[in-house]
Amino acid sequence: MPGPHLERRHVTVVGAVIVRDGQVLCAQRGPGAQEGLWEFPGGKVEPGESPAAALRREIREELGCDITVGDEVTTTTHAYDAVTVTLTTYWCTLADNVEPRPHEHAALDWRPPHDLAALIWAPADVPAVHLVGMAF
Ligand SMILES: Nc1nc2c([nH]c(=O)n2[C@H]2C[C@H](O)[C@@H](COP(=O)(O)OP(=O)(O)OP(=O)(O)O)O2)c(=O)[nH]1
Repeated sequence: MPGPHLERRHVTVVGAVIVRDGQVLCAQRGPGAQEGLWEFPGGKVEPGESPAAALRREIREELGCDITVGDEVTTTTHAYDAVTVTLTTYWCTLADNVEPRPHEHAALDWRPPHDLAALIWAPADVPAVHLVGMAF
C-alpha cells in the first residue's frame, strides 16, 4: 500500500463565470503555481461550506466585489503533478455596480465568449471554456 506521501492531494475548487454585457471575466494567475495561466476566479471550498458560499467568499477576497451565483456550467477533474483538482464552474453575475479589481491576480480581462479560447487556460478549465464559448 502506498504511503500517504504518495497519494495525490484532492481539492474541490469552484470557479465563477461572471457575465456582464455579453462578456466573460477572465483572470490571470499571479506568482506561484500555474503562474500566467488564465482561470475563472474562485478557489477551494472549505469544509462545511456550500459551493455558492465558497464562490462568493473567494470573489470578495480576490476581486473585492459581490456576485450572484446561478446554475452550474460543468464539473471537471484534472490530475496535475501534485494535486488532483475537481473544478465546478457556475454562471454568475455581479450583484451591484462595484467594479472587480485584481487583488490577487496578475490581470483581469473581459472577453466575448468566442474569444476565451485564445488565452492559455489552466488545464482543468478547458472543458468549461469550450462550453462557455458555445453558450451565447
Ligand atoms: N480558482 C481557480 N483555481 C483553479 C482553476 N483551475 C484550476 O486548475 N485551478 C487550480 C489551481 C489551484 O491548484 C487550485 C485552486 O487554488 P487557489 O489558490 O485558486 O484557491 P485558494 O485561494 O482557495 O487557495 P489557497 O490560497 O488556500 O492556496 O485549483 C480555476 O479556474 N479557478
